[in-house]
Amino acid sequence: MNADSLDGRLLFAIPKKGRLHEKCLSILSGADIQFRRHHRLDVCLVLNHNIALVFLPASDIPSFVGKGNVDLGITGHDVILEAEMQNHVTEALRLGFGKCALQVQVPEASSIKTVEDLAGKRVVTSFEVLSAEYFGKLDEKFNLSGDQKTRIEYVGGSVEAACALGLADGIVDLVESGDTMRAAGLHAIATLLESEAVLIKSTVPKHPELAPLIDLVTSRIAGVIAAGKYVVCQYNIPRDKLPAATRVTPGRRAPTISPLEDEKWVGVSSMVEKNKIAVIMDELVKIGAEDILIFNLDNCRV
Ligand SMILES: Nc1ncnc2c1ncn2[C@@H]1O[C@H](COP(=O)(O)OP(=O)(O)OP(=O)(O)O)[C@@H](O)[C@H]1O
Ligand SMILES: O=P(O)(O)OC[C@H]1O[C@H](OP(=O)(O)OP(=O)(O)O)[C@H](O)[C@@H]1O
Repeated sequence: MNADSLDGRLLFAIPKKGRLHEKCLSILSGADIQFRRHHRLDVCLVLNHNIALVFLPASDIPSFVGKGNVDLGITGHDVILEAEMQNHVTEALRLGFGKCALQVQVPEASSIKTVEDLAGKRVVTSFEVLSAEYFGKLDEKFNLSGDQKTRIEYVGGSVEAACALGLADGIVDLVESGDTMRAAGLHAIATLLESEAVLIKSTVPKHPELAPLIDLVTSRIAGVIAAGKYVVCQYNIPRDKLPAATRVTPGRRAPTISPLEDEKWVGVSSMVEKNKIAVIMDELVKIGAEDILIFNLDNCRV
């Protein structure tokens, strides 16, 4: 592929590895963005749209998009802030995966119990900008200057090993399940921010003519995300119980109510959030619903 073949194409950055990679591939597939990636090639043309995919480290995507080198990207909210690109990119969609928190952690056995105790000591992290900002404020609060200031040191990975190796008194790292933190004998004493994967576009687009294609991709991805978040709940309910039941399943706009041959009963169909479905079914049964069916969505536009 030469540079000419990218001319006029919307460039869409996708994390090339790590925690967000697989999910991004399933989103592309759900949005019918078709491509064949050749082994080890980080740029590939989309077969059915005027798009080229660029596979990049998640942490590089905010500045590529922010500077307008690529038009669209998926990355973590955390790395946008770390790259100081929040004023250069627009977070078009929250994607609901890659959820984690950036936390200050210290060894369980340490005498350091609060971030105030940690101020002025050694902190190791891959998030040196956010950590410097956070501890900078604490240093100021305690009037720590010169050598007394908290020392922030960057490492590219395996941050959780830093305390055991004697490199740090505390770390700032991402936590999801907490397994890594606990396995390293650490516990969290403060949260800097919560993060999830987001779809971003540049606030200074180099190709304004591609705006309609950006909107199309955004709307397709929104459909894929919504389809993963909702299920359709269908049930039969005696007419006199309908108001109570539809309070439980109000739907996004309103539930669909259909008459049944037995006119004392109606059928109800409604979108509900997947993670609430067990409780909703319990409540519907209590109210008197029968024949409750739950359908997964392959895709949707809502
Ligand atoms: N444990 C986790 N759970 C959920 N999301 C995470 C987790 N760790 C990281 N993320 C999200 O994924 C993004 C990329 O992190 P990841 O550690 O996969 O990056 P990477 O450095 O590109 O990959 P690798 O760690 O394989 O080198 C983070 O910026 C964050 O938004
Ligand atoms: O709370 P948990 O569910 O255990 O997840 C947290 C871990 O996930 C991330 O690292 P990752 O496994 O992506 O590898 P890395 O250390 O190479 O970045 C993060 O840096 C933590 O180490």
